[in-house]
Amino acid sequence: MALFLINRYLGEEEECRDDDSQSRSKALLAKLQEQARARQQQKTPKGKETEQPGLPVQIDTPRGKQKKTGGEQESTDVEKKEEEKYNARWSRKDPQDNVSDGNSEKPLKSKKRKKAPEGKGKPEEERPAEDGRGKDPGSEEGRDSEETVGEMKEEISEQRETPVQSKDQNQSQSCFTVLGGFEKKAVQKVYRVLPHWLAQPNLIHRDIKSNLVPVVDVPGLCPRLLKKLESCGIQHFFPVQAEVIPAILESAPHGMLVGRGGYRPRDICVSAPTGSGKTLAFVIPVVQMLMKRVVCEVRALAVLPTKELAQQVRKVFCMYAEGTGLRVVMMAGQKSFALEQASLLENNGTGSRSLADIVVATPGRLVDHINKTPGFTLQHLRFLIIDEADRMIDSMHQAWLSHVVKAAYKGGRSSELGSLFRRAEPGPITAASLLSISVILYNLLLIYIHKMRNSTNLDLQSQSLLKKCHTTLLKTQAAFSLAHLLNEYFVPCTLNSKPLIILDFILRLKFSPVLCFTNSREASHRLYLLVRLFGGVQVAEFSSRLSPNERKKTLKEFEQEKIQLLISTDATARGIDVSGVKCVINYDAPQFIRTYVHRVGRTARAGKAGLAFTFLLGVQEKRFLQMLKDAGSPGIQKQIIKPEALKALVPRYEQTLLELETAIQEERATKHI
Ligand SMILES: Nc1ncnc2c1ncn2[C@@H]1O[C@H](COP(=O)(O)OP(=O)(O)OP(=O)(O)O)[C@@H](O)[C@H]1O
Repeated sequence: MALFLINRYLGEEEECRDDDSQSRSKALLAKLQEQARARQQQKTPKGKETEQPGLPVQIDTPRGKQKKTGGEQESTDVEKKEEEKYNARWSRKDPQDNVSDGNSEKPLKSKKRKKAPEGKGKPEEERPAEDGRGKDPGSEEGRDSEETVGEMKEEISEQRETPVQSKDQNQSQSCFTVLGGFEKKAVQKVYRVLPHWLAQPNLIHRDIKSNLVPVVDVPGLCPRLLKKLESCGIQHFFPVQAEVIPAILESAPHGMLVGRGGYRPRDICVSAPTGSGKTLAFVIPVVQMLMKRVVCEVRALAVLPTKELAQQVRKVFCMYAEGTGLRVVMMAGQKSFALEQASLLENNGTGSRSLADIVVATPGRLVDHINKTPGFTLQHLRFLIIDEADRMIDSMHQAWLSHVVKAAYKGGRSSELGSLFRRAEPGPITAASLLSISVILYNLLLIYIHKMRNSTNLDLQSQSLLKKCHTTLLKTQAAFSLAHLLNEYFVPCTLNSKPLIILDFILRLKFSPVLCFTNSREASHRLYLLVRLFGGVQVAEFSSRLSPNERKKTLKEFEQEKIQLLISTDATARGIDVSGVKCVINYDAPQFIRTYVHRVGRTARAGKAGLAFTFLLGVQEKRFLQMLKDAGSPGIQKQIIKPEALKALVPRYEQTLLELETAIQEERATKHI
């Protein structure tokens, strides 16, 4: 029978006295043997007895099914003898054992295991009762010992329940694997390492005016577009355009498939201040690279968060695509779904034909067309432009992106590309990947403001979209990407003085046109009614209360400076390009820095100067200023409006408040009719 050894921790004393360890082991073993024997004795009367008259009693013990002949008295005598022999053999007994006798399992469980080197164990001659060696195997004593050891093994393996030990139970002592040697180590700190393109972005200047680049100095532009730019009055490119346009055109001579050095062309991620000319930065190269296409297919897709923004971008695409044969189609829900479908595809009997080269879309409508317009495919897509990317990817609409990526990489008409050209998701260059020409999908991400001021803030979604090693990040060196010529002020005020201050700005200080932001459409409407009732100011509101057509008309009038004060919700804050906004007023303080940056970004655009005022109640001041400070704002100044300056407006204002209540009640009444 194979031997095994269980080394266990026997208390603190054991640790100190190494030479005592073996005797303790013996003592423990003896104790276990004794307990096993006692248990066996207890079990005996409960065993199944088959008593036949005239024959000796046969007792079936539950475990060992050990047969005993003779009466019970005989059996007790034999056991007594055994006990005497046993006591003689194990004369040294640990005093602790006497204590633990009554409850044999407790000490075992509470004792820790002792580490022992592999193969180390007691010499064989020191373990007389462990394996029953040296005894007659047929004798009662030998069998008893064997059984006792067997029981002990069972008991110990039950208590330990370690798979390694139960597996090794039958292995010889030399093969026994001693567990342990695991030292407690302090967990090492994990440092985040940014990919190179994120850690070392290409910096672009924030100051537009002093960093203009003559259009003719930008390499790679075709004469047709140079002419077009001239006719649109653009002689210089803004810094972001001077960087992005050549970066995209880089692969133009190689037909969009190969970038610099034979690598796949790089994705581009741009983080630049509001009004720095990002739209033109992608419109010009996309138009130039697609203008020589032969077959009309959807090759560029620009996705924007709102209809207004989509409309704005479509306008710029149309302007520069004019005369090239490229078709620009908008899918933003401004027309009915069927009309949009008709502008996207034409049925020519044998199948459908694309009518769009460049699609400008909002996410919701785009997904609808991917799923519900038969024949609409993004399989030929070369440019995916995500404007306002931080908002688009963060937003709840983010599922749209997976639809687009799926449609681009697994287009419905996949066979049409043929075996030579295929689209494979970017990955490592392998022999297999070089077998066919991969149709590249360029990702252009336009991300703004503070989100990128610390590159680590670029969210993972954006990072995974931009195929990390093939990306160029262009960002301004400024910590906080606000327009260079923007002057920021905060105005301490009370709830009552807020409308008076606005009226003062327009009527006395002659600020116009002014874009004023509130935090809700109800607040916008109330302020609009108040200013209208006060009189003397050309005022309009801009919120989801208006229909898309009304909003379009309002923006146009504002742009034409027919409106002095436009009161808006955050609907206009993002991306809307209204040239000539001199002043932005945050009537309600913005909750988030991102909102603030986009609101104030409606002024000081395209290298012009602008003013931004934020009205702050006493309780808001600390938090707001801290928010700007945390975001690394270059500095906001305090502008105090003296009560005397507002005094002249007060009587009319009080009268207006009364009129306002009546107007609101009338409005409510007409709503209910
Ligand atoms: N090279 C240029 N020369 C003169 N004006 C330009 C030039 N490029 C862009 N503009 C004008 O600058 C304004 C702002 O441009 P654009 O809307 O593209 O900025 P943006 O960076 O996209 O702003 P936002 O971040 O707010 O969306 C537009 O009115 C545009 O016509």
